[in-house]
Amino acid sequence: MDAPTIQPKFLPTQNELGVIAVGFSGGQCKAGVDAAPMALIQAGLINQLKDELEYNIHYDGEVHSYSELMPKEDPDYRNMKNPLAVSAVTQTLSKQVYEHAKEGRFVLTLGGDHSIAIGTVSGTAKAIRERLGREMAVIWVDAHADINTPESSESGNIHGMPVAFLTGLAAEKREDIFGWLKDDQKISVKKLVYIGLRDIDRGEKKILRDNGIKAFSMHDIDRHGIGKVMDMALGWIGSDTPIHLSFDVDALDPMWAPSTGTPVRGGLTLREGDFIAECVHETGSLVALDLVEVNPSLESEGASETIRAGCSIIRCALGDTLL
Ligand SMILES: NC(=[NH2+])NCCC[C@H](N)C(=O)O
Ligand SMILES: [Mn+2]
Ligand SMILES: [Mn+2]
Repeated sequence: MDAPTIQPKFLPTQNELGVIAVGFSGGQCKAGVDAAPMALIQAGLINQLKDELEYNIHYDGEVHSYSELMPKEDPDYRNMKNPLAVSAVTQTLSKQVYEHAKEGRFVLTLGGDHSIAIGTVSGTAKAIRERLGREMAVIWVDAHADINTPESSESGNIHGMPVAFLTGLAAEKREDIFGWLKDDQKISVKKLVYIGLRDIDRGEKKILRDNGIKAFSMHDIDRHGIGKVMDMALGWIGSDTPIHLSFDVDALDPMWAPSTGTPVRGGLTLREGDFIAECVHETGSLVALDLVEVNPSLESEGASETIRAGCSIIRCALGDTLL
């Protein structure tokens, strides 16, 4: 296989890749999502990226569980569950991502539940601002919008809230509960695009509408086809903007990715998921990728399929091609 042929627009080199494995599940209530990074790595992911896609990998060889950061007690706060733990983990992760991104590396983060995006997106956003003086865009591929505020959330699970904190729609003064998130780590609602939505809470619908947030639901994909939807999504972002892709595996239909905490029927096919990743790669604007919410302990028969689907999406986003 040849090395990737797309020239990255916003990275100084073509193939330097920082990898961070985040074994964290505190943004939701089901155990097991913390085992995903190891499962993805054991499926051969890192070797594929190194040998087949010829990336120069910067990986500390660890699955971070951040046990040293876990508070003794972590009572609910403003309806959020595990607020201190999620805040501390994402603050540390934000620095880890920033350290890679400021060197001009592409950053791949293996989750973990989707609350970790508070760390990944904030880390890239800050590094891109400093390095390029630009605001970056986020493409959020998910069955869910994850844009609840603590008050609008019905579950209190922070994995349903990361986008609200990252855009400043939710904020908290307490430094130990996301108060550490500063403006240079946030993104604009104008630079956010969703793909694959199909299970949005009532409060979230209002937030999306009131803020004019660009979203392509499964309905839009049915109507226009995934090709046209990708043209529209990337057209909205424009060709001169660095992109962070945050991919929740539950965007895929449970037929392809059953082992996830909040599966929703009527989702993307495996090929549609890969196609999204391929199209984002082709822009040359991708600077970071998260792959989250694989939970190998749910649906034991479906675990290996879900892991394979996750690996496939990552390879496609990093330049694997069919021919
Ligand atoms: N990252 C996810 N899988 N999020 C699911 C969120 C579900 C629901 N909207 C909530 O707020 O709890
Ligand atoms: Mn989801
Ligand atoms: Mn999500």
